[in-house]
Amino acid sequence: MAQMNFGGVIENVMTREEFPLEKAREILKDEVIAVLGYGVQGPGQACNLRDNGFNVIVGQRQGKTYEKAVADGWKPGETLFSLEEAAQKGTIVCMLLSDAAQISVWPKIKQYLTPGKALYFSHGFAITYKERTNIIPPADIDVIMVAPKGSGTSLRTMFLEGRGLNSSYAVYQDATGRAKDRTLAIGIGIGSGYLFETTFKREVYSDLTGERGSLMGAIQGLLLAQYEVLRENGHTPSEAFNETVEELTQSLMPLFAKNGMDWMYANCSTTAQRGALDWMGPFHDAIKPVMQKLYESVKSGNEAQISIDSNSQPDYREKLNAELRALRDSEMWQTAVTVRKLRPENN
Ligand SMILES: NC(=O)C1=CN([C@@H]2O[C@H](COP(=O)(O)OP(=O)(O)OC[C@H]3O[C@@H](n4cnc5c(N)ncnc54)[C@H](O)[C@@H]3O)[C@@H](O)[C@H]2O)C=CC1
Ligand SMILES: CC(=O)[C@](C)(O)C(=O)O
Ligand SMILES: [Mg+2]
Ligand SMILES: [Mg+2]
Repeated sequence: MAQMNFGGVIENVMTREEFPLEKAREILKDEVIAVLGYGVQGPGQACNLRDNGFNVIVGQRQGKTYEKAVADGWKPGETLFSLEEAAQKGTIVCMLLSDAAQISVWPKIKQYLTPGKALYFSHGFAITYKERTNIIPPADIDVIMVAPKGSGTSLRTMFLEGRGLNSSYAVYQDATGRAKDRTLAIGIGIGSGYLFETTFKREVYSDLTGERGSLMGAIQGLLLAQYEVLRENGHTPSEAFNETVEELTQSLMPLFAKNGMDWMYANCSTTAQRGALDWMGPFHDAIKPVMQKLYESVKSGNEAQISIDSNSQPDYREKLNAELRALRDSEMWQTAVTVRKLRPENN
């Protein structure tokens, strides 16, 4: 385990150099990894594991995603089964169903979690909020987690590009004495670039905060607020969009992804630097109370309960899709369609 200095704080990190794929294969050579669910994380993790030479099977209910699994080369009766059959065959059972679906299938799945098996999650949700999910694993199995820090879609595309998305990992219950080895081996197997240590609770608190905050919720709120102010002051959609979103994603975000915020600033005009350094404080101060409120809502279990209640409805997918459609149909994101067409690389 490498000790790495993150801005002055020392943390444990497992890298591919320290934990090569061959070691992961050796540790899991007698295991059958059963990936339950073939939504977003399911395909990414299952296909990466298969390409990396592990014994993987998929469990998926009938329907559109089952057909997707078939199209990806999973063979019914050989490597593709019902959820129950896969849970029975697997020695490492991966809960890659939506967090709400995990609750509904748990009563059918838990009987297959016989002594010595491992129950694997990619989110701390089910265990941390166990009073709400009723997912209480038996004491004689390992309960482990590897949580890729990004979409399952990126996990797969970055793997195919020879890169690796980073993941966090945790052991909640070690019944076999092998839990940590199993965790790290599967973490390397799914194509993690490196693995950093966490707990189930810290993972879910940070994950729910991140996706509601800067990664997804706050970013749309921030961008829309600026777009609206520009539009209300007579700027055209193309100008408002370019100055709010396009320049950010195409020019400036890659710069601070590569070398940090100061380097992005340093590559902008001194006029921009002066203004950004003056305005970052007021934005921070305006947003911080909202972030604090969000974290409290995560910590209290309120965010988990909202997600459980809404995503357990039979028509949850249609309802989510309707809200996504409204976002897509908004002026800002319709402007984006035209702007994307105009990118020379798209012509
Ligand atoms: N989407 C992502 O990229 C990420 C997801 N995660 C975590 O990974 C896990 C899986 O998430 P996603 O891939 O987003 O899940 P998802 O929402 O794409 O659903 C996965 C599968 O659940 C099945 N499913 C839904 N309701 C069901 C039901 N009632 N009975 C049986 N099957 C049902 C669907 O057929 C689908 O194949 C979750 O714990 C999530 O928090 C972690 C990191 C990123
Ligand atoms: C992609 C990811 O890690 C998220 C945003 O937390 C999620 O999809 O739940
Ligand atoms: Mg996440
Ligand atoms: Mg998440």
